[in-house]
Amino acid sequence: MTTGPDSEGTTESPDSIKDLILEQEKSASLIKNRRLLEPNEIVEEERIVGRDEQLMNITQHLRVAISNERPPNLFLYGPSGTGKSLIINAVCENIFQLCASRDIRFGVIELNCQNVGTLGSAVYELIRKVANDVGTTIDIPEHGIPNKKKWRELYRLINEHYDTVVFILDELDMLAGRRDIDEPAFSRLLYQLSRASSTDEITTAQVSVTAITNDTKMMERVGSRALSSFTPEDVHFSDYDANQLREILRARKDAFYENTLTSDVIPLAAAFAAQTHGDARKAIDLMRTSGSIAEKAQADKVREQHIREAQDRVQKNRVLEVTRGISTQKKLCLFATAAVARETENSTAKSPTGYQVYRYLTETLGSDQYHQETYVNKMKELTTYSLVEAERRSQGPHSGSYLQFTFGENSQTIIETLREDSRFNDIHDEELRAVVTAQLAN
Ligand SMILES: Nc1ncnc2c1ncn2[C@@H]1O[C@H](COP(=O)(O)OP(=O)(O)OP(=O)(O)O)[C@@H](O)[C@H]1O
Repeated sequence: MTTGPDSEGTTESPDSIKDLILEQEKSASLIKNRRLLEPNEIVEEERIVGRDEQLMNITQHLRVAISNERPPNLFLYGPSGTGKSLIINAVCENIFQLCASRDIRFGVIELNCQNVGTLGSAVYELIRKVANDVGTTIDIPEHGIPNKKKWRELYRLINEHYDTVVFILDELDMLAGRRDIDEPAFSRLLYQLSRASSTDEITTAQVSVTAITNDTKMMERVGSRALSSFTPEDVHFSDYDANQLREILRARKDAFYENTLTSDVIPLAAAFAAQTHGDARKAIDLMRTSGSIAEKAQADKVREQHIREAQDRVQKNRVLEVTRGISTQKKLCLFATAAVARETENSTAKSPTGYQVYRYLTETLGSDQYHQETYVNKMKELTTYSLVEAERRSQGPHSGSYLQFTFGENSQTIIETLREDSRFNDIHDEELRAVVTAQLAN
């Protein structure tokens, strides 16, 4: 950037970075309260919509803490962005305030297990969070000591500082731990914590554990001893429909200045988000992105076109995030399957057709070519990113079965994103479409 006026003395382009910042501030006239559009914001009660049943259920279970009794363990499950963290945190915050008014020392310790590698690290993280919450120091080192000592330190801290403590273990299924140990680390963590909760020989403080996951089958992988001490109350969070998402967005309308949203903006964002998994985070994300797009374009209002642009950008980002880290073979499988889904009415692809297109791609690009079974396995692995879902279908009594892949994101967007990898340059779209159409006609 050049500083100082240009030779003509015009003021068209900003003279300095400071000017640029001030100019941008002036054009940022649409979003008033960015906090309300943050993806993980714990919003005020009045803005929580459509989760009455879960709210009622969780309060019912946890409220005994205000009478200084131990609350039961909870298991909250359901897809991403359906309010699990929001609701448990909102309830705990209120219980915390009521306990404080009754001189009950109530603690809430939340751990997201996504980036925690082993059981030892998870326990140490919990110690760190407790120490931070109560404002004390930790007496043991992080590394080079057995887990037993870490547990002892955790129990010491909670016994000293709490009457009741709720451990919220978010994305618990992600804590897999070391591969050479049969029982997954999350199961061992659950065992230890819930054992502490069920016997006062270990802890004098009352311990309650809330496990949160998107994986409905997580409990099947919990070992038998953990299962018998954890015994949680289940609370299910289902997808939001477009109406609920609309209400959630309306309750945050004041994130924008008055009269800066055209009437079609919220319904469209809600409809887009409902199309995939009914994810409130996604709906909110769309509002924030469209607001930024409109501000950048110096528009006086956020309009339908901005939401559409935001949807495109959000989708691309999400696909990019997933596809950036996957192997070339997986990219080929995904590309082939998306190319089939793009040509079908319901955006689905059958595994035998996908495999034929995969063969065409590998032949054209001179890449290694695997058997259909490997193609199917790679596609199944891709379902964990929730870009695509797989369902086994039967072709009739004598013809065996196949997998049907359904895309959560637009298949054209997936292809465009994969094409950013220059290895796909030799695939010509017209020829690809012709190959797919021929396969579909078979
Ligand atoms: N019922 C609701 N009312 C208002 N806002 C909501 C509601 N449900 C979710 N949100 C908002 O959506 C975002 C995601 O919610 P939350 O983090 O609770 O989802 P989650 O189910 O825990 O998702 P994940 O499994 O991905 O962690 C947050 O910004 C939250 O404020």
